[in-house]
Amino acid sequence: MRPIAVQELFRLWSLQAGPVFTLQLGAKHWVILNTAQSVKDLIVDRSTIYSSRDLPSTLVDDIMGGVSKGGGFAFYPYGPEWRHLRRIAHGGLIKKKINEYQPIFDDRRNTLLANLWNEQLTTSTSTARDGFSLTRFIEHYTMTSILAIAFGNMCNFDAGDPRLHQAFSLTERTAAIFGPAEQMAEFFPMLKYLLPNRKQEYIDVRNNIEDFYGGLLAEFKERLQQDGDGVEDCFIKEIMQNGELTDLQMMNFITVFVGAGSETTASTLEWMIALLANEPGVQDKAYDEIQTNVGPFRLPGPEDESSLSYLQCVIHETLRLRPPAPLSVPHATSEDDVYNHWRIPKNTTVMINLHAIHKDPVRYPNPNVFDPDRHLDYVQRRAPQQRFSQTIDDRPHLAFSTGRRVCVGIHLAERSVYMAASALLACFRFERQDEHALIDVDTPKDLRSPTFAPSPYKVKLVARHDGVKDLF
Ligand code: HEM
Repeated sequence: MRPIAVQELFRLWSLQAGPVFTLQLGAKHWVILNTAQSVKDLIVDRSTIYSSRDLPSTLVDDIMGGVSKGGGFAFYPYGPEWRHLRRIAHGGLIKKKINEYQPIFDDRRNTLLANLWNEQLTTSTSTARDGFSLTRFIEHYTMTSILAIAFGNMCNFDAGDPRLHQAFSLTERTAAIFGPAEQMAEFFPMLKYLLPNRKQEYIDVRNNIEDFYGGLLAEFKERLQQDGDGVEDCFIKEIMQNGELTDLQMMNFITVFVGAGSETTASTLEWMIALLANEPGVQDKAYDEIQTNVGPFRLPGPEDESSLSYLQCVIHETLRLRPPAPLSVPHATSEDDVYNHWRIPKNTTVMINLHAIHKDPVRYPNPNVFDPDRHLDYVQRRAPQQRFSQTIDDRPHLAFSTGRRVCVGIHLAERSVYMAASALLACFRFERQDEHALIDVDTPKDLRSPTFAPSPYKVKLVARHDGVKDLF
């Protein structure tokens, strides 16, 4: 039997047990929400009760410094510490700020294109013939964009720099802690004594966070002390000048900020290219739209987004079909509650099965088909009026979740994905290694991981026209 991801298992169970079901896992009580209606009823309409977290203490205390002293707010329960840190994150991620960051996206996007150009079109014939993996180039784009927003222009990493890859894998290793293996020990506390002791792995993650993010912060602080006015404006400068966070808080905060933003955005782009390489017709339609509305002599910018409806649909459809966090981040109840006659006690873990919601055939007919056109009505008619709405029926998908814990980086993520996607499609056609074999878009890189990235794949890049190299 083929192993399946836990979100798909939950979806299949929901078809038998009903849209909301509970799991009693040893000492832990889980409720799984598999429909948009139940998410609206609980996560949105009863958000004061359903917006907490109850995650393993390894993550909250050992790695993220503890609720009262640390800064890893994504994993903290609902309360004043979370609210304080979330407010600071929100301040750096509101729409107005994203426009201020635009020069960073322009620069990072050009570097991404130049790196791909060099890899495919000016290196060995075998690269041109066999194609190559985009992973390290896309990771470089997402990670260095966010690092530049946080630290200004001091973080100069080449694509493939092992330190960048290490920082990327830190996010995966941190996320794995709320994946199945660690949670089992939480379900059955006895197992903590019986299972192999993973303490060394956590100490290692903690040390790596201190080396990478702690090192960047120390370097930044030194620059600020030496020449405060000479250091360009950036998010960390603002936080330091406001003096609201301790060094420990800042280190955890930036780990969460960069980690949450880089891996999710990178896997969205990787899924998108894989899906488009499998659907050349969709890819050509997106390219034609760019040619018609932007032309061949410049790259699309944010001002073109509203005229690139089909591209917006491609991005929405990628996030619907392959949400990077298919079970969101587990919520928890902060009080006892009753829903449809069921008692849901305080400290129940509440899983939002975004994957199941995105596969609902009533909301999305033929849900397994990659069909960007299904979002056209939203993009052309509804979105302009509902730009800032986060409610469920106003959004084409729930990949960013909803309610009080909705992804705080949503505007940054949307801009980052749009900038890369529009540029990549304006410059290149992405072709499969073997035109007779589809890229595997069904098997994720790691079935056990709470994040959802594609298995490694290679594609060939073909320049769309002779003037491509002059665009970046
Ligand atoms: C395509 C890209 C992204 C996707 C799909 C995504 C998705 C999500 C999801 C599903 C959650 C959990 C929400 C919940 O608990 O219900 C979340 C939380 C979060 N995201 Fe994102 N995210 C993305 C990009 C970003 C970016 C760019 C940043 C910031 C730079 C970011 C920062 C965060 C933070 C800090 C949280 C925790 C919020 C909290 O607990 O209050 N994310 N995101």
